[in-house]
Formats: sequence, structure tokens, C-alpha cells
Amino acid sequence: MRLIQNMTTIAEYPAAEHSVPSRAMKIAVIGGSGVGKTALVVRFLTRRFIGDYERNAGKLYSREVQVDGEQVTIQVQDTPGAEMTDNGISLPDHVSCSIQWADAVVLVYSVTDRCSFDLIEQLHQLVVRSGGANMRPVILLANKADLLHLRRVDSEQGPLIAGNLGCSFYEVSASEDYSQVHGAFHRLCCQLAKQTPAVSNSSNNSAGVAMEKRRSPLIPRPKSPNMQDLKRRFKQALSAKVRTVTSV
Ligand SMILES: Nc1nc2c(ncn2[C@@H]2O[C@H](COP(=O)(O)OP(=O)(O)OP(=O)(O)O)[C@@H](O)[C@H]2O)c(=O)[nH]1
Repeated sequence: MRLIQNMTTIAEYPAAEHSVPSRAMKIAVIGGSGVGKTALVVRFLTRRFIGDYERNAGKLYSREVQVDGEQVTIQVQDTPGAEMTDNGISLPDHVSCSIQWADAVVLVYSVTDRCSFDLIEQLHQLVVRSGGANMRPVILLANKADLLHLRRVDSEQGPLIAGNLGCSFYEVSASEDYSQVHGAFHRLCCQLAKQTPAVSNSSNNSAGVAMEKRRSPLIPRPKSPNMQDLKRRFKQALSAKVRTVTSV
């Protein structure tokens, strides 16, 4: 991990009635399958490493923390793994939506998985394209640094590609080192905090809302399946009624 200077801590913030979170930060974690996305998110948010995970379908985690003395709500979207196919990259819809939704993105590959490294440039392109003129903060994590004997990506290659893409790079081990993982996410949160100055609580709202407004044209508003189902059933009922009336 790169040396982080003047690091301020993200501490869990005790929920208190008077302490309204001043903003929300939305972070999407994307990368190949099995690179440790869930392990990293869980490690960052709970300090714990849990060795066994189910293949994930994309969970959203939320936690109130302090960044540079300010209380914020961090939402971290874990996503299903992207795959490389003969026709290019295979990306679950969930990942595309998460990229559009996020204020910042964490790209992850595993040092033990060459294919996951090869995905990074394309994933980064997707992030850039979906952001339009707003370039969102992106960091690159090389995970599983503890598995030295299984390494398939040289340690120089990570910083090289990160330099080309213009993002910060951290080699980490979710299983071995909490502080590396925490440092990387924390740095990203600080970057985000600087980009969107806080609005005082007395204005009864947040820069998070401002961020939401700014990005709203990009975010597809997924229709609730229930509403769609209701509409379909309503149309069916209506056309059945029309048929009944015309046959009378
Ligand atoms: N040794 C080691 N194992 C890790 C590390 N991070 C994750 N793992 C293991 O790698 C496996 C996959 O981790 P996950 O966090 O489920 O990976 P994922 O990217 O969320 O996987 P998908 O949901 O399938 O995309 C699990 O068995 C983890 O225990 C690490 O830093 N070191």
C-alpha cells in the first residue's frame, strides 16, 4: 500500500438523534469474479475478514462514519463479478446500474488471477463513459497480496496501469491487513468529501442530495417490478372488460 500521510480516521459514528448525516457517499465496487470484492467491503465496514462467501448478486451496505470530522453515510454497492468472454466483457446489468449510480468507483483485481487484471481497462472505460463530463474518483485495488506463491500479476503492473488510467493504486490483502483496506477506502472518501463541500445541517440537507440532483439524469430509475406487474394486470383486466362490453 502507498504511504498515506495525514490520514484521518473513519470511525464508526454513534447514532444520535441530533446528528443528522450531512451527506451520502455512494461507492460501487466492481471487478472480476472471486477477486475478493465482498471480502474487501466487509473488511472495510466491519474490520472483519470472513473467509467463505457465497457468490454475490450485489448487496448494498450502508454505514455512518466520520470522514475528516464530518459525519457521512457511506453506501457501498458490492456487485456480481464481470467476466471476459470471446466477444468482450460480460457484464451483469446490476454492474452497469451500479456504475451509473455511484459517486466513486473501486476497481478490483486479484494478483492471483491474470484475467481479472485484463478486465480492468475495459471496466475503467465503462466508468468513464457512464460518467459523461463528470470524472468520478476511481481507485484500483490489487487484492490477495498475501498469496505470494499464487501470484500471476507482477507487482509493477498494477501501478503502471493505474498511472495510465489516472487513478490511485493500492495493493492490499483483505485477509491479512485491515489497515491497507481501510486506508484505500478512506482516501477515496476524503477525495469525495473534497469534491462536494458539505452543507451545514441547519440548511436541513446535504451535499448528498445535491450530488443526487447533479447526477440524476444519468441514473436510470429502475421501475419497481410490483408496479410493472400491477400495470400489466390492470391492462389485462381492462382489455377483458372491453371484450366483454363489445360482445354484449
Ligand atoms: N488469501 C486471500 N483470500 C481472499 C482474499 N480476499 C478474498 N479472499 C477469498 O477469495 C474468495 C472470493 O472472495 P469474495 O469476496 O467472495 O470475492 P467476490 O469478488 O465478491 O466474488 P464474486 O461474488 O463471485 O464475484 C473467498 O474464498 C475469500 O475468502 C485475500 O485478500 N486473501
